[in-house]
Amino acid sequence: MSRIEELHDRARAALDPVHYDYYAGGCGAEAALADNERAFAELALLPRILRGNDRRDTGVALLGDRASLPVVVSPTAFHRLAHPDGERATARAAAHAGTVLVTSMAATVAVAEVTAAARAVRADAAVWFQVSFQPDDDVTTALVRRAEKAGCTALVVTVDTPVFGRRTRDERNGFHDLPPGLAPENLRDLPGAPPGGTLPITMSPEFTWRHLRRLRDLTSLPVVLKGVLHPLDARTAVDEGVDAVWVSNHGGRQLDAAPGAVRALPRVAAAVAGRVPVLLDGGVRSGADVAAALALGATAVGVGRPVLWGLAADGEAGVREVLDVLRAEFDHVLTLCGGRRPGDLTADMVVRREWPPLPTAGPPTEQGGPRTGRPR
Ligand SMILES: Cc1cc2nc3c(=O)[nH]c(=O)nc-3n(C[C@H](O)[C@H](O)[C@H](O)COP(=O)(O)O)c2cc1C
Ligand SMILES: CCCCC(=O)C(=O)O
Repeated sequence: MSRIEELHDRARAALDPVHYDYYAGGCGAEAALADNERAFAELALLPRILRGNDRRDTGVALLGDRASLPVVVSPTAFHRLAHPDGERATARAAAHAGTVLVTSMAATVAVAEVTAAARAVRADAAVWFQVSFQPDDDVTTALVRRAEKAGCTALVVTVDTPVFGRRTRDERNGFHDLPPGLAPENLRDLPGAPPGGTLPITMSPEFTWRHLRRLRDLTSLPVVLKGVLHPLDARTAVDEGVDAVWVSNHGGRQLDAAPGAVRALPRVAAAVAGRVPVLLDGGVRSGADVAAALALGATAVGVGRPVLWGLAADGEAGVREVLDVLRAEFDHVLTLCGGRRPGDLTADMVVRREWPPLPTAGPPTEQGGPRTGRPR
């Protein structure tokens, strides 16, 4: 059992089962959820040899920031369900690891407190803000201004939620509301919110590229579009001036018919053609998964649930452990693959586990199957 699986077990034991299900679950029959990990398990790496790669650097440039490893913390809601320190603990852990935390619009700690927690650890800690368009433009604008004021260095706009996916476990458990004392703190004091209360998060299918353009014009922060699977959307996004494209099926929580995210990566990477960085999340659980995604065209990957498991199991220390494990595993795989830096991992180094097809060209002969090239 990997260390991340151990933390998952400890988190399962520590969490209220309803909250565990909210974190762990997907939509529908959880086919997309399962396919995220399966798609990675189907990949294998062809290492390169004799490359003199004793000196390595796992760091990557991400928009204006630098991450010490090509793994960022994906935006996930409601960290205080996992640990009383909630997003503050996650922020400190990401800052210690020297990587980017994407804090959710649905965080249970306000973005200004999240950035303050991160910067108390490291002055240049990078925190990005995840936002979903809200029907009232003034609400979206207020959220963007809040993120700017808090010192976030990029906006991650999530676009795979025109409606919420049907979360089978949450429906069965009747999980609809945060327990008393917890609230989505970024949604306080917004236009239309009750005094002292929070605005509900609205998902709507009404949004178009026009809303993205409006957001682009509203801010000078880099804009990352999260939840892209179709290569034509990736190309449009780049044409519309986004600063990065984030391949994701939302951790298998939206469209159950969606493929495992890494299956969509090669075509998106081809459509983007290096014009902007590509990120990917969904099912990344090991350093080998990180390496495969990078080889297939991602600049960095995100992890969602593993961070929640670390947080629920052991607070800040648990999240640090998850990121440390991924760093160590990634560096180990990079070494074995002959790489010095993440960019040395290239698409020719990734094959399917069932590759190559067995040599069946031509009919069998009395000497056996087709020639293998083995000296006789
Ligand atoms: C409990 C939970 C909450 C999430 N909340 C958000 C969110 O608020 N905003 C968002 O863009 N994505 C959200 N996501 C999706 C994650 O950003 C990410 O795409 C996904 O978790 C990646 O898959 P992984 O969990 O297999 O790493 C959430 C995912 C989970 C599991
Ligand atoms: C209202 C919170 C949004 C969280 C989310 O995106 C998810 O649970 O997948």
